[in-house]
Amino acid sequence: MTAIETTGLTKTYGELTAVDDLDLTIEDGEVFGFLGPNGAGKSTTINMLLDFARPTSGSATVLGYDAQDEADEISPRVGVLPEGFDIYPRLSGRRHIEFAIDTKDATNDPEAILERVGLSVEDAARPAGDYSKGMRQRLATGMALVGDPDLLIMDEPSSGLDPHGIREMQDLVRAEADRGTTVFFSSHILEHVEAVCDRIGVLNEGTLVAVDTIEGLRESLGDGATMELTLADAADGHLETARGVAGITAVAAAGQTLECSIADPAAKATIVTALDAAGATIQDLRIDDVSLESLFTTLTNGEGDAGVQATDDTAAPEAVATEVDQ
Ligand SMILES: Nc1ncnc2c1ncn2[C@@H]1O[C@H](COP(=O)(O)OP(=O)(O)OP(=O)(O)O)[C@@H](O)[C@H]1O
Repeated sequence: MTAIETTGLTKTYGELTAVDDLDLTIEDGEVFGFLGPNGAGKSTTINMLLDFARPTSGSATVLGYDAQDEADEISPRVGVLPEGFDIYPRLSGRRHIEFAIDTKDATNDPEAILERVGLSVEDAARPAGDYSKGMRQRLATGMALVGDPDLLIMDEPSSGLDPHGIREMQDLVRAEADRGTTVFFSSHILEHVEAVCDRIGVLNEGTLVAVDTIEGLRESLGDGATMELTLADAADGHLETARGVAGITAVAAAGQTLECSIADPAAKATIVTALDAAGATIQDLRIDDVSLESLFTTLTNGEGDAGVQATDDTAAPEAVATEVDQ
């Protein structure tokens, strides 16, 4: 079964096309990264999947149910971590989890959920209004996990988390995936997507510009890693050997240096073995992988720059779950 399938999904706001003719298929059990710069249409897409916003045209199914006509079947099976989640300041963290358990008619143990998201018993007893941004994010994640959803939709899940919290979040996503949960992970922070996702889709100005694995994207852009090998003797004597290695697309020799463009990651080891067998002595080697940032910038015509961040931003909350536009 496909976890999410959209067909020609489109949403316009007046003159603006927020999501344009989106065809996307996400298989059961995948961790799918939905990547795009600010304003690309990620939240709008999520809102349509959850029936918080109605498409202008096109359709979507979630867990096999029509996102508009069968939304009541979808909501108990989906856990949502909205961007800019609103807490109830006077309620304790634990009460939030209990509230989610009651609302979903679930049977989870609140302690177990709190432990999974790294909130201690003491913290869980405090009013959530006193929580740091990262703690609120953990709490929101805990609420999303209530009911052991088949699909977890996370909108900018690492927002507000410190590097340690981000690693924990990534571990949590992997643990959910190991349980068989499909994870739809929306982010404009590239490193976070790369670290956990099986495949990514890149959205730019409402249009899906690429869907692939990160490796696949690197290859399809024809711009894989480069490898620079420093040899003990003149490099041009080893040009032919290097050119004969499968997965190497171009080789240049300058002095003692061979510079190879690598399309297949396996070629990195093969060329070392091949040169060694041909009698070359390798003194040094350097590999430069194409950064995901440069891929993202290529795919989004440079607009990715605004969203390329090594750290989280503090964009104004958009309260996906509370936005109603039908
Ligand atoms: N309710 C609305 N009314 C009018 N325009 C909207 C509405 N919701 C979203 N938009 C516009 O649609 C476009 C896509 O917005 P969306 O929030 O889906 O982007 P996003 O990719 O989630 O961005 P971010 O990473 O900043 O959260 C933006 O230009 C936004 O201003």
